[in-house]
Amino acid sequence: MSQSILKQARRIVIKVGSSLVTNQGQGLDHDALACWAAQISYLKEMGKEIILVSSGAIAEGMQRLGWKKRPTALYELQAAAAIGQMGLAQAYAACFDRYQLLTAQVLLTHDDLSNRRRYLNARSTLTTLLKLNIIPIINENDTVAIDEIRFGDNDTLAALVTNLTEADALVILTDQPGLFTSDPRKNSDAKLIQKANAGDSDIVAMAGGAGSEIGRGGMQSKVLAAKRAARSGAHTLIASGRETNVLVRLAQGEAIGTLLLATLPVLIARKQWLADHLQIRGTITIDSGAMKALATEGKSLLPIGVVEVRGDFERGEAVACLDQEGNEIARGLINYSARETQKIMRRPSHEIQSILGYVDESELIHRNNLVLL
Ligand SMILES: Nc1ncnc2c1ncn2[C@@H]1O[C@H](COP(=O)(O)OP(=O)(O)O)[C@@H](O)[C@H]1O
Ligand SMILES: N[C@@H](CCC(=O)OP(=O)(O)O)C(=O)O
Repeated sequence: MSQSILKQARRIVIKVGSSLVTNQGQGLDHDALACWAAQISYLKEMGKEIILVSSGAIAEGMQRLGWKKRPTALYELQAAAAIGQMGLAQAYAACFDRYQLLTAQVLLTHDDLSNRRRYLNARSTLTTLLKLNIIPIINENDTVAIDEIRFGDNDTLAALVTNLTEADALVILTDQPGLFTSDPRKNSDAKLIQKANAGDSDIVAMAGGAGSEIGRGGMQSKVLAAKRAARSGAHTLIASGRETNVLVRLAQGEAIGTLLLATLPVLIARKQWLADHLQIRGTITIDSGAMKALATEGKSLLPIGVVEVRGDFERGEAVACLDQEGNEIARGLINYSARETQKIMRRPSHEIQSILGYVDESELIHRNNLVLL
């Protein structure tokens, strides 16, 4: 079963770390980028949806500026990232163009994923890109990120994107063959862990910080990323990005690197994770048809089934869904504000455009964003 995880996964987040992308800190390793693009195009042909999280902006910026040493001042790192991100995006666009694949640049901060409204916006942008067969290439938005809103390492960012897009698997490519019993740079007896549960406390203890000047989080942030990814049901694979054809071989079912398994069943994990995030901002009362659609048919909530709206919520906030006797039957993240919901309730979704002048989503609450009580 464990070998087939990537084979079965439909939506995969792939993270390539600084130490790989940047050729020992000497600007971008264009050959490596070309190799991953070739492998990803193969995965796309297998019918998989791929989101790439790539580091490398700061190293490429330093190369363009002729800086030999990584600066320590945040504003200099930010300037280098702004310069380097241009090169990173261009390099990927050129590599994927060989396979007639379009790429999109998505830069995110912590704030974007902790704010409900922006969270939903990021989610719908990414899912739309995937529907359009585009490869989103994500990095931290270093230009605006200050200490409190930085991810700091892209492993954390990749895990949050895995949660956000409800991906089936997270693949972290790095400069080591996987997670070892201790840092192999410091201990030649260290052994590769082939499989563990993502939540195991033992593996956190084995993982150390970055062993090089270039990487940020080290194995510690990768193991924590696996734990985070598991919260929405995704398994994590940590492997070497230098291993020949690593992504293709993994997708064909070969066991390479370290597999960190999510132990809860996907649906339960996703709903629990969603429930953790909910802080109720209002209520909506739904009719018996909508009740049936939600409770017995597993469908999304449409505006036509809503009979009353209370509270002052914004798009992306959590609301409670009540039956007509006032019993709470579900909670979910709503796609329209209270004011908008007042206007579109009891109306079919195809009328949303003419009522509001725009359509964010045809569902009021998507079933993936809904927890039945
Ligand atoms: N238990 C461990 N197993 C493997 N690598 C480890 C371990 N503990 C620390 N490391 C270090 O983590 C490094 C990878 O992390 P990092 O440099 O941040 O890579 P990336 O840039 O790919 O995110 C390795 O080069 C290694 O020195
Ligand atoms: N956003 C930064 C990368 C952050 C970082 O170093 O992450 P990591 O690859 O996890 O060590 C950049 O593009 O340079």
